[in-house]
Amino acid sequence: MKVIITSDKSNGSKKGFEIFEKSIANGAKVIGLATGSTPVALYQEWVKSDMDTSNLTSINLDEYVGLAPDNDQSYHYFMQKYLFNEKPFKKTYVPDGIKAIKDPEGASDDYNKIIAENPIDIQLLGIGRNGHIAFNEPGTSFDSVTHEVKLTDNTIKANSRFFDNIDDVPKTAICMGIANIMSAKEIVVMAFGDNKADAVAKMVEGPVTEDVPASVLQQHQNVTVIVDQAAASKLSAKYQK
Ligand SMILES: O=P(O)(O)OC[C@H]1O[C@](O)(CO)[C@@H](O)[C@@H]1O
Repeated sequence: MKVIITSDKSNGSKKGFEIFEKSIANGAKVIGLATGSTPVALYQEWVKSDMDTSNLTSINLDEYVGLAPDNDQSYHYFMQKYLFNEKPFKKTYVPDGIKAIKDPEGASDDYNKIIAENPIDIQLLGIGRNGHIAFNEPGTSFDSVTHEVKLTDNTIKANSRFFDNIDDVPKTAICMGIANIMSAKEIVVMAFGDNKADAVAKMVEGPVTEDVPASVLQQHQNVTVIVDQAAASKLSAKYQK
């Protein structure tokens, strides 16, 4: 794992975007994208850039079950708002949260097929405070592919900041599995702030265990971790400047 420590989130997001720019200049065509608060500044860099996205395909990590694309809390809507409205891609994929109400297995199978047909060249990730990646919570099998997940109380609580009321947060989501994420040729993980410091240390230096989903990334050949000083604060001395 390559670890880049930046002074703050803004510089980290610029660095993250540079990696995407380089990878796309080198031929990456299928881009794995993430939601949450972490990638927003990177998407702002992307929107400011003059990059032509019209020949790119995107594949997002997850979607809440029950939220339609025009629901402003859905991840479809998030992606439109922060990136796709300004930078239209050739094709964009986000799991189908409406089909998943009645047929979560069908919605998951559809998505696995999409990923198989469009192998991901470079994947963007955030990390949860408990080491989750996408909605893959501790205990998720490293062999998992796209599946329905029951959100933990902690994740519902953490994500309730985006909703008017905690009761509005969906209880389940359709989420790419760990094996899908690991199939990407290149992975960029970003984490900012001291509330991510424990998870970052476990991801980078802890044992590889399903109890910390992000620790699996130690087994990937091409991962760059971008953190600010606060998120890097629990890494050992060899990572500190
Ligand atoms: O970027 P945030 O908002 O800190 O969220 C961290 C992680 O939690 C999730 O939003 C899921 O709860 C992930 O998609 C994200 O990577």
